[in-house]
Amino acid sequence: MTAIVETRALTKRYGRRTALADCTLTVPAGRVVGLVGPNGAGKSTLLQLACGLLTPTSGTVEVFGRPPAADGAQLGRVGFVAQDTPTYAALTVADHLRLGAKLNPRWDAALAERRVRQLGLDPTQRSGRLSGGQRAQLALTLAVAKRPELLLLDEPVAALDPLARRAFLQSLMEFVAESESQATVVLSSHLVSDLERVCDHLIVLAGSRVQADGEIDDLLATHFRLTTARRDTDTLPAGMRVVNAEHTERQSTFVVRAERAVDDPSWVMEPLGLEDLVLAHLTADPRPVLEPQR
Ligand SMILES: Nc1ncnc2c1ncn2[C@@H]1O[C@H](COP(=O)(O)OP(=O)(O)OP(=O)(O)O)[C@@H](O)[C@H]1O
Repeated sequence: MTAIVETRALTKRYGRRTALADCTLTVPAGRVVGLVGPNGAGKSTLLQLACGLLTPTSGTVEVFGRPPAADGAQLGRVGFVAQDTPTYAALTVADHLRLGAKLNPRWDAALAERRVRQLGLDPTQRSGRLSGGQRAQLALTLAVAKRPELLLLDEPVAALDPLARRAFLQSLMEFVAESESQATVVLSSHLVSDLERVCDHLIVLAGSRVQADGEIDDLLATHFRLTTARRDTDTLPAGMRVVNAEHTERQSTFVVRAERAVDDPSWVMEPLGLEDLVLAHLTADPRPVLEPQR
């Protein structure tokens, strides 16, 4: 497995506030990776460290085996769309494409123009006059026309209505499908449903820490909801790692990580959907429940 982004014990602090703590993970080549977590979890911090806009307080981050933004060539391989999908309000759509062509050696003018046509954007319109959804699409167009091998998108669909959201994610998938050597995408969102539609790998961040990290199919195959007569967490069989536990007077419900389901007539063990899996990790003990997969 080729690692496109690799972090080791990556930590970022602002004064006494920890934005990201002890983050060790790998983004494999050619995957669409969802980065999910609540407000303040550290998603933007991780993405900005990966594109070199922030420097770590401690630990390391490498992109294509080198420090991020090491030089112009390295920068050219990475596309980044920040959370507020920044564009230049006074410049027109066409101006943005001209600027993109001037600044990026691998600029794909045909792709940029085709996308603008398909999206129905008026090339003469100033970006300050575009709707939020159109601006997000313009920012994505600029990022993909760079022909990046790694595309980092910070909550790109946060401000979009459901239709614009779907259109945006659709164009993202088209970019991935069209890229010559399959591009790697990391995309953050609060919404698991969006991520489930397009991602094959997931990173769950909460409280500045990685709570879960892996291929979505593997995560789904190894997480279960276990319902039994009330029992203590430490009486569960070895090999089951409890992510989250809830108890009523008579019943206990656990979300566990285990290699396989266990057939025991005294309990019910069922697979989890992705949304429930993520929620279980978000409401878990603040210490990391799972070691990141290496
Ligand atoms: N420039 C900064 N100065 C001080 N604290 C910061 C700064 N940037 C981020 N933080 C803090 O770091 C933590 C992580 O912030 P970050 O923006 O990475 O989270 P996030 O998961 O992207 O959140 P959101 O979903 O709300 O965008 C938060 O507690 C935030 O207040």
